[in-house]
Amino acid sequence: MKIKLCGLKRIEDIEAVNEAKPDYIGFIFAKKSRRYVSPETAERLKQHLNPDIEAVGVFVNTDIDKVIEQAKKQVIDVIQLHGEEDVAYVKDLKKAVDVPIIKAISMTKPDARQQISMWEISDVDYLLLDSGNGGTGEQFNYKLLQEIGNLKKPYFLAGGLHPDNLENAVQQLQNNQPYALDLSSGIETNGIKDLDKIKKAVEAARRI
Ligand SMILES: O=C(O)c1ccccc1NCC(=O)[C@H](O)[C@H](O)COP(=O)(O)O
Repeated sequence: MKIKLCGLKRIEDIEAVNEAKPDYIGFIFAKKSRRYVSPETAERLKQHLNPDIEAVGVFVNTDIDKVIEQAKKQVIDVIQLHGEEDVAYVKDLKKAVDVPIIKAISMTKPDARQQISMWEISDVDYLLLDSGNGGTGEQFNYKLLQEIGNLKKPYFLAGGLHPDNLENAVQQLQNNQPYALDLSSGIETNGIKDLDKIKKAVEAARRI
């Protein structure tokens, strides 16, 4: 199974993923996050990233021109929208840049089912189903996802995943398999990305 490792900040994090070889890594461009990286830092980190690994830029209600700029400069290969961006915003992004777009949906909100139905028929390429605010290490209840069954778009499963619970998480979703697994807190120790956990996570995903 494919895997995305999110919230990389340091050159050591890039060296770790170059060794472990996940499919995607994520740069957080949300200033309120403790994992925030400036566009300049992201550009520098991207230069050291193995080109086989795709860099995802994570944005929360960001001015669309700033998102477009990062994509055009090829600092990022994929856009992840993690705020209250609407369908019109995505349409405008699609017109401006030819990169895949992931839309995050909070599965703990009362309108999660409606959000999935809405984004399933939108211009986004992937959904990312997460527990809440992003990067909090909390897993959500998979009951709704099991009830919905097959989604019309491939999705990233996120929220509270770590190397030792990936297999169990995917087993619970046999009627609706994720396209990729997304981890952040679960590959950290004391808030810093941890090479051993990164390697274990990639190995665990590859066994699924
Ligand atoms: O990671 C953050 O700090 C973050 C902040 C604001 C918006 C999104 C954020 N993360 C997005 C991700 O894709 C995380 O990997 C995902 O939420 C899973 O996080 P975790 O539960 O810690 O594994």
